[in-house]
Amino acid sequence: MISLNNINKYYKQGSQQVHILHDISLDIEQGEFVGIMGQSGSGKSTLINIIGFLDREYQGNYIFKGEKVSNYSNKKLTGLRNKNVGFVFQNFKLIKNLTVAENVALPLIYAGVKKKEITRKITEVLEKVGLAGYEKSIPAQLSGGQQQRVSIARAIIGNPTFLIADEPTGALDSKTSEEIMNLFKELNVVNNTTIIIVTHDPTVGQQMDRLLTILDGRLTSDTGADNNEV
Ligand SMILES: Nc1ncnc2c1ncn2[C@@H]1O[C@H](COP(=O)(O)OP(=O)(O)OP(=O)(O)O)[C@@H](O)[C@H]1O
Repeated sequence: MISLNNINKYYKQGSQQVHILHDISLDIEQGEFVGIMGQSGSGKSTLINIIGFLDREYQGNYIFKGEKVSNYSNKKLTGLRNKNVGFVFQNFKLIKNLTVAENVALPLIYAGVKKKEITRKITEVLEKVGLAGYEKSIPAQLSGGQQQRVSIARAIIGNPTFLIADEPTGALDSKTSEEIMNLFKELNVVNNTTIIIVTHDPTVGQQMDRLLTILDGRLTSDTGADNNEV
């Protein structure tokens, strides 16, 4: 489904070009549960920005569902992202003065979905993340774990093809992290949602079916499902 072929990424720092990602090639299939680990500055965010159609300034080929997307315009890439990717962040990124229902509804409002359908979907996804009945709460009334559940509900409400979660347990205690990981596992197993999680936490990493390790912008190991070392 996701196929990266010899991806190289450079950033300009002053007058210098810095080589950040080196020849990254990898495939992720529908339904996979993949972790990405690596030290700070190794290139994880840079890589997921490319996978999640946020960045188009790179060299190499990105084939998504059989279509070459590496030469897409900004506009086409935005359309592709809105339709296919759900994002979950370490600090939840909820809008403080909106209710849970309003936060969760945002992607559908942007997509122009009808109000009745939005209300139905809100109930459905809040149930899925274990927050049925919390429609009218505001984020500040919720615990960190509950806020992360709201952000997961917002990420899945548009039925994305895959989820990208960047350090989703980074702001949570270990018990709450475990609960959030269980929710991701359930979404993966029950709904066959493809999930890509960036993490520093080995406890999270070891729960993934497949684990990619990045070191200095290079993919140094790819273990799990078929236990292939790169
Ligand atoms: N916009 C940018 N301009 C210039 N250099 C950048 C930019 N973004 C990231 N970098 C550099 O690219 C390298 C990789 O950064 P990246 O954020 O991808 O690492 P990371 O593995 O996600 O780190 P962390 O775990 O700390 O989030 C770093 O050396 C960083 O300084």
